Amino acid sequence: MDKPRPCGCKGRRTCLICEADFQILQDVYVLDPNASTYVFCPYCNLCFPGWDMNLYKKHPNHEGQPIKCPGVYVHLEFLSNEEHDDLIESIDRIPWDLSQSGRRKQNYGPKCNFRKRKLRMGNFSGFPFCTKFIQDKFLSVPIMEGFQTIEQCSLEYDPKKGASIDPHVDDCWIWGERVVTVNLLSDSVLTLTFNQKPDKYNIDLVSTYRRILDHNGKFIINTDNWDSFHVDFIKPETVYPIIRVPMPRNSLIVMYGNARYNYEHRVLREDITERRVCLAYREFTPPYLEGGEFYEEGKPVIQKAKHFFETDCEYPST
Ligand SMILES: O=C(O)CCC(=O)C(=O)O
Ligand SMILES: [Fe+2]
Repeated sequence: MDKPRPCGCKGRRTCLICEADFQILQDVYVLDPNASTYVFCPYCNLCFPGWDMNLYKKHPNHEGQPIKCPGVYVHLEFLSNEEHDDLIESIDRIPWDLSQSGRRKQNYGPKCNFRKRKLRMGNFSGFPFCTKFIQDKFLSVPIMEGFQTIEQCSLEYDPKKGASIDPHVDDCWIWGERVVTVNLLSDSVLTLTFNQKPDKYNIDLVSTYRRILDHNGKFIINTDNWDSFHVDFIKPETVYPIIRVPMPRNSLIVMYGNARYNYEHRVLREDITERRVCLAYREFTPPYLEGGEFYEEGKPVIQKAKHFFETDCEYPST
């Protein structure tokens, strides 16, 4: 195993600190220069040609021919400014752990070995009470129906460290169809590029699951009408468009279906211009939920995940 550098980065992941201290270059995942780029508009759920996330603010006066990108949901102003400010203050009273690529994190969830597909409780004991109201607010968002948070992770992106996150698909063995973030402090962008590696991320398991949402984000967990939508429509000669998903402060983003499984997502260094914090939420895949093959393993985690604990750090950690 690679040893982390003092900044927290390991292997090919870097930040501005280790790039300067160890004279290494950022290993940039180059975006295909032949791919056209589109910006998702949360008002019309269509993507219009362009790069700048603020293009969505032109709504309804968009320019150019739009395309669809099923599987993206952006709920603007999910939090009020007051909720936002209280939340940030409480989160910053909890110590942050170093992470990679210039990020820091506060992680709450079971220990998962994605390679061995092994789940352990570890020291998971629920979530900080100051974040409970967010999970309560999920209940009023139709696309979040039945969502039981199993992992919650606060992520901090600091522009002084050149923070970013490399292209990836969130693991598909344990993390369910909806990948959710709540965005704080500053606007940013999620950049989606077509996933050319269908053998990674445990994506092979996806076609064995019941779908949770249909292509329009409608909750359908109680039927087993899974229509396969991935892998077989990857054509090597095709240049798939790059989709830029705006993540304004206070918004809730849900990725599912096509965007969740057919695309990798990343946050580019250039898209972090001010301190940004997001809260990432994950649910279990169907086999770990009630009625699933591994429910006996999932059940104690689901029970722990219903608990919220008081955090009593007196001093802000930043
Ligand atoms: O910062 C974000 O919005 C994305 C985070 C992410 O992709 C992840 O934690 O898996
Ligand atoms: Fe992710």
